[in-house]
Amino acid sequence: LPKTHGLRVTIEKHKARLTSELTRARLRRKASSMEILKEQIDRAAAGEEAEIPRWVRINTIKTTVEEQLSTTFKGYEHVTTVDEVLAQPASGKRCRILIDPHIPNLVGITQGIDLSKTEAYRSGKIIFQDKASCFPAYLLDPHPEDGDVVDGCAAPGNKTTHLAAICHARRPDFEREGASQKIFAFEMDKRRSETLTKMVKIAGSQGWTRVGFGQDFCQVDPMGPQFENVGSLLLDPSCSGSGIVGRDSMPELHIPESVTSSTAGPSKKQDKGKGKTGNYKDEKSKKRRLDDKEAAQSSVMIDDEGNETIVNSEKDLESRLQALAGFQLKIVLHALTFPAAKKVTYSTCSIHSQENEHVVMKVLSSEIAQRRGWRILKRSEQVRGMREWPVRGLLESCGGNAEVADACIRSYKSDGYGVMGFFVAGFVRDGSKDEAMDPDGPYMRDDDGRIVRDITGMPYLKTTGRPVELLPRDLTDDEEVDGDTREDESEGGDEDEDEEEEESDEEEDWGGFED
Ligand SMILES: C[S@@+](CC[C@H](N)C(=O)[O-])C[C@H]1O[C@@H](n2cnc3c(N)ncnc32)[C@H](O)[C@@H]1O
Repeated sequence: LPKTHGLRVTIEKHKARLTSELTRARLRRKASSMEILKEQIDRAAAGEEAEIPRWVRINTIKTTVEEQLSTTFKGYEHVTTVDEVLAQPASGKRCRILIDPHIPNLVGITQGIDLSKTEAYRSGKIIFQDKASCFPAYLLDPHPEDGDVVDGCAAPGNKTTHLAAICHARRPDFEREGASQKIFAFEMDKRRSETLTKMVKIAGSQGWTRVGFGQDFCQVDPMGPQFENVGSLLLDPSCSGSGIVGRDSMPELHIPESVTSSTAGPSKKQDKGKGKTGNYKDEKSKKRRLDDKEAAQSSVMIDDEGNETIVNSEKDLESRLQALAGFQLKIVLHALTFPAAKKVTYSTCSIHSQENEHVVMKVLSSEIAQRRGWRILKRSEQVRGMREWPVRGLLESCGGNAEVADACIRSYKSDGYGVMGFFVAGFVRDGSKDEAMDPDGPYMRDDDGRIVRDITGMPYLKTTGRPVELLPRDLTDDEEVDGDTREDESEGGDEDEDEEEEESDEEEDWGGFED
């Protein structure tokens, strides 16, 4: 600030007082130096985020762990525990990196390092994704022989691109023309579909990912010929977002109490007789308690998409959770109807049983699960990293069923494992019950056995109670899917050249997406 600036003049005027207050604050907090005081304040301001490393998934479509360790993370100190990553490196010390023991191709690094300007991030070689958010694709574990994969609720695309990387790593050396494994990624919201499309492209997986742009997964006809090979589905529907880190962390502000206010006090109650200096504090803490109570009674619930809902009471919260659970159940049940499906994962970033174990129990007891032989993917059958993950489902919330509770995978923001609050469970079936499938087929029929149709002739699906929707062109015509993006790129010139140009523009513009 220039010397004559009002703020500077005022600060200079009170410099001695401010300096002595700062020293007192440091001593009160038992910080032996200014450096340590600063660290304490930064940590408190970071809130629960300080308990979580910066998780980075290495996108093996474009790079390898080895390449990233010798470039982007060159010189980082290798550690083996989350606590070691979280410990603040003393000034001048190196940043730390942990190669995750559960999820392949995932690393955790010291918080506060800005990787968003690195070439690796801008070109999609590394993707910021919380460790827990990597559980579903890893648990689904799609192999080429499992057929095509569906991501029913895909934007912004962290799990879609993770699935794409797993499929890419496992693709056979010699593939029959047109027989390669595809990923169908549906996203109902058009704006978020744009983000998804961009992320698929930057991750380099557009060749085998079809984006169902703006498309409601529940309206997709599982009997459609393009889905006959869909063997596994990942469902990560909208949820309360109660496990998201940083949702309720608010930096604490300490405003020094002024001497005059604490002696005179603005409280009318004080004037009415109590009069002692200490009472203002009492009043303040009473008021704070009341404010807290009111805040608890009327809080804003921000879901995983950032939508706000006012929750005035426990009853409000319960009805909101029940509404979400109803929609989540519908999405999973729809996935179970895909004719060739053998594996499904269901996940939320919520910590509420209503959206988690309760949904799992309802899925297991549903008519479709019973009829088609769907069951829980037991812990002993899970991929190693998920089998070994120590935090499991709640027994009580699974009605005392220990096998299901142990099969469910959970995490909590403050459980010491350095991840967000999350839930995932898997469902599998062996297919032997397929013959017992509904002999009347998937469409609703009237009393005379005729298929019920809308005025355009589209049959009503039993699973959704609504007519089948026509698929947008990008899902019905392979050429068109790629064509959609290429069309823009090839406008007015040499296609290849333009494509390359567009690609690099895209990389430059890439701001990236966080989980
Ligand atoms: C939790 S987010 C998904 C996050 C995503 N799996 C990822 O890892 O990046 C849920 C998404 O599902 C979308 N969605 C909700 N209901 C849907 C439906 N019936 N069909 C398709 N998308 C849906 C929402 O718009 C939202 O973008």
